[in-house]
Amino acid sequence: MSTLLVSSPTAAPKALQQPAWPDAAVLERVTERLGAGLPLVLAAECDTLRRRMAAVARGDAFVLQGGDCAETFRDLSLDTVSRKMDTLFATADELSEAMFLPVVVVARLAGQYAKPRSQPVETKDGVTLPSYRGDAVNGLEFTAEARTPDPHRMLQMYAASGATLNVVRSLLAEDGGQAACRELFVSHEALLLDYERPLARTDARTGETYSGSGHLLWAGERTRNADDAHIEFLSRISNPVAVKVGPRATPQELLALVDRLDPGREPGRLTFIARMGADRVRDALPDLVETVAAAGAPVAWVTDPMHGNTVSAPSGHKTRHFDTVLDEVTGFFEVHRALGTHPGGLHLEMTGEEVTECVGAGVGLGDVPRRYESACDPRLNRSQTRELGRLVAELATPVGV
Ligand SMILES: O=C[C@H](O)[C@H](O)COP(=O)(O)O
Ligand SMILES: C=C(OP(=O)(O)O)C(=O)O
Ligand SMILES: [Mn+2]
Repeated sequence: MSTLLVSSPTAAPKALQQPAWPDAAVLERVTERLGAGLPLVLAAECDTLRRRMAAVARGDAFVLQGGDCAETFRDLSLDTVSRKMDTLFATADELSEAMFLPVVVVARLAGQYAKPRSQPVETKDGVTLPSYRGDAVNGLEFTAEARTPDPHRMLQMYAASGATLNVVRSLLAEDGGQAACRELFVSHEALLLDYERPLARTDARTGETYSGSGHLLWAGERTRNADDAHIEFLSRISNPVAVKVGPRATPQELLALVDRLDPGREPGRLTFIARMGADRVRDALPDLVETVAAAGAPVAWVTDPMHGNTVSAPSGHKTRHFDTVLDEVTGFFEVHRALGTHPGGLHLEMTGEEVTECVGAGVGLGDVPRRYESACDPRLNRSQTRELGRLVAELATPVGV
């Protein structure tokens, strides 16, 4: 008889950042319905993205990944989706022209409805309630009713994601009728395991398991432990996957992730999204990139210059400064240039709307409360995204051109 239950190979791995659903029977009915639903994306599309990401990993392409921090049911409309797509495509075109490389466009869209939080509860005027964890879990409004996790919201997320993809596919087909055929893939953080697990399906062509919830899924900085449930879930699907990497990550942790997620060392399977902070990227990133390269792991490296650079505005809103965001991207390019590795992409929290959530490039600190619509982190608006695209294009233009 073993008393070492903690290290038992059958023990369920730890799942961090999961909601405390109040009713197990309701949860079960919802997950059954999700399991019986159609997949939102096809395995063959995920394979196509894996090939595109393989080109990124080899240095033959660049990826632009972007969208809301948290999609919301309230803000979902034909206009918001189409303006987000327009902004991403216009930015991608500019980057592509400057870099002489194809740019793969991967939106944070059609599934970005669950959020990890620093604190499990929020207190206002002496009242403490569960933190908002994304529209897939609870409501943003600060009332006990809204903040109580409700599994039915996962069905709403599934419906909203399916409807979003329907519009995306129609817009692409319409655009393709007049211009060059566009490709757009969708991605989100695979955080909410009660949503992700039922939507993972066996592909009849290959017998492999794929997530049917999005083309590319990533594990966040808070849930990336190689032995925990989120990485275990990603290890079981054949989609291209990514992991966010913050400044406290160690080379050993990244090697463990490579072993777990890309044991076959296949370019296109695994992407690391570095979100170091502008003040850390130049000292924290080189060791990680070098160690991974020395181990022969063909990962793609992408910069997320948003999540390490969040500060408080005088109004109390979370904000980010455009110049700091640009500084982190610049540092990311410097590090890769010095090591002779490929700066493979840019991951942004952005929107096609002219919100005033991030400061700089036309938005003053005092403007922040004027049009702050994000349910979680501050996004670059359309103009700021285009401006950043122009500046990164300059930065990325090959020397001598
Ligand atoms: O992307 C989201 C945020 O960075 C994450 O949810 C943490 O935010 P918080 O510190 O406000 O909880
Ligand atoms: C929570 C997020 O990022 P990270 O895991 O890098 O903090 C996010 O991308 O919204
Ligand atoms: Mn965010």
